[in-house]
Amino acid sequence: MDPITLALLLVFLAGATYLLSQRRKWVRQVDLIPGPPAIPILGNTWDIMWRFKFNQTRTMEAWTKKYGDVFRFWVGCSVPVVVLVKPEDVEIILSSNKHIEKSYVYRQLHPWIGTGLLTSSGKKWHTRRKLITPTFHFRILDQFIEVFNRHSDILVSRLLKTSGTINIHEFMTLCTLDVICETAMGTKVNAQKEKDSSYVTAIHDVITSFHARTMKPWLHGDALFNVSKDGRTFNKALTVLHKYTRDVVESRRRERESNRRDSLSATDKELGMKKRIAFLDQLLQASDSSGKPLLDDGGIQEEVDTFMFEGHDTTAAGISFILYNIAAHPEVQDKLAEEMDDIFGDSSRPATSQDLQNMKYAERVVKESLRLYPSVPVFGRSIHEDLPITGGHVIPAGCSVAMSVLLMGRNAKHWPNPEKFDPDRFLPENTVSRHPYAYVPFSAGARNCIGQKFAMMEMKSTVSKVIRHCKLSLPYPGYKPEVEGRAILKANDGVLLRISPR
Ligand code: HEM
Repeated sequence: MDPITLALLLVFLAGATYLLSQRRKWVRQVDLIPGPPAIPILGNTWDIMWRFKFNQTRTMEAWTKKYGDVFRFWVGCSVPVVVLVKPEDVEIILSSNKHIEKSYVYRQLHPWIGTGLLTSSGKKWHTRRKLITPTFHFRILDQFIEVFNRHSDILVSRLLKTSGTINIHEFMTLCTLDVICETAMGTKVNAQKEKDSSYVTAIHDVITSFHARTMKPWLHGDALFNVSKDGRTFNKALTVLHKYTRDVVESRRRERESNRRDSLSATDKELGMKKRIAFLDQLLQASDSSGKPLLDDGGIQEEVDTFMFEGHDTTAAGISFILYNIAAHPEVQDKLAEEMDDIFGDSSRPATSQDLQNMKYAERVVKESLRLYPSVPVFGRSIHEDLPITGGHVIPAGCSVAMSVLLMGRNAKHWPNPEKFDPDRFLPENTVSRHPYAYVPFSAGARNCIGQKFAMMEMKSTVSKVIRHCKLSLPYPGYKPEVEGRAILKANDGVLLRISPR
């Protein structure tokens, strides 16, 4: 071997040995955090797939019972995930402006929502957050109450036509889809009336195949996913969704430009019509001091797609579990009906913004349901520098962190008798001594849910409409849906209910 080749080989071997020893050191540091023993190559993916039959919630419950409020597991052999269930640790992450980058799993959303508000980081996220925050001003939200009312009227009439046991989640998905299309894009897809339209089918297919992917670790990489059945369904449906939002954004921009030219269109003037402003209109409206648009059509489309994902599957799950909890607790249902009587009497008038504010008990019911059934059961961050947390643990740089709102909400240390559904946990006097990060279904800090107020209004409005017209009961005594914590909380066999007129 000539001396140059030998020297190169020695440099290579020295480099490889150094990297290997660094990696070993890092793995040892990660493994100082308690957690299930990992096997070569598959890590703990094996446990999730075979022992727990892909049920993330059951897996996390079993591991937190065994290893405590901080534990780690390995996805394959290279991705360590540290799960945090202690409010004090969750506070360290959420209250910091440093740890705002989302973890690797959010990359699976990129083909759909790109790097919009939910998935972006750094300067892009800061700029977008500043730009989009005014979009959720309460005056803007108030104009959506009419939309909530109109679509929940359709929901109630569909519910009253049912007999026997129904899966309420299917009804709620269509209702919240109608709401988000109208509020985010200003379009009507009539999902509740035409559930087989190409757009509604595409939303269903994208969400179903996205959830299927999150549960199958071997599909996390793009190469295998794109050739799999789930991947092909996802990509085909995505083409329909992207074309729809692209067309809406373009046509809305053209409409605005032509309206600007004509100042106010004759028909609007004649009718004296006050048009409702969708989120999309506000994004189109956003411009700098010289009148230059702050977002191009691609940027606007990312944000509209983000609202479409984050703004309807979450509320559909939220309302479904709220209605289940009401059905399971007749005393709660009676109290809610009383509150509605106090507010509306015999009138069938639609709810106003003031009515929603007066629904104090309904608000507690919504909050308590989100404690036990948070729509977003877990959210994640990437950690880029060693991070000390409580109990003397250090999360090494390079780990992903998963904050489990679901496990925190069911932790007896913070919620005595945690299985009990008790809306009065949220009476002001009962919340004062609770750790502020023990209840964060909408996350907290810089990256909290921008749609929180919208979601609370929609959930209260829809639940109150259902309670004013329907009586809810369980399919059989003691029924409890088995939850599965995917990106959005689901029940394995749906959320089953029976409906009768009130
Ligand atoms: C029950 C309903 C909802 C729940 C429980 C919920 C929960 C959450 C949570 C936990 C996050 C943080 C996720 C993370 O850190 O990865 C989040 C972020 C977000 N949510 Fe919601 N959400 C709901 C409804 C909505 C609605 C209706 C919209 C829009 C209309 C919305 C828009 C967003 C956006 C854009 C973000 C990203 C914010 C950012 O990173 O700056 N959400 N949501």
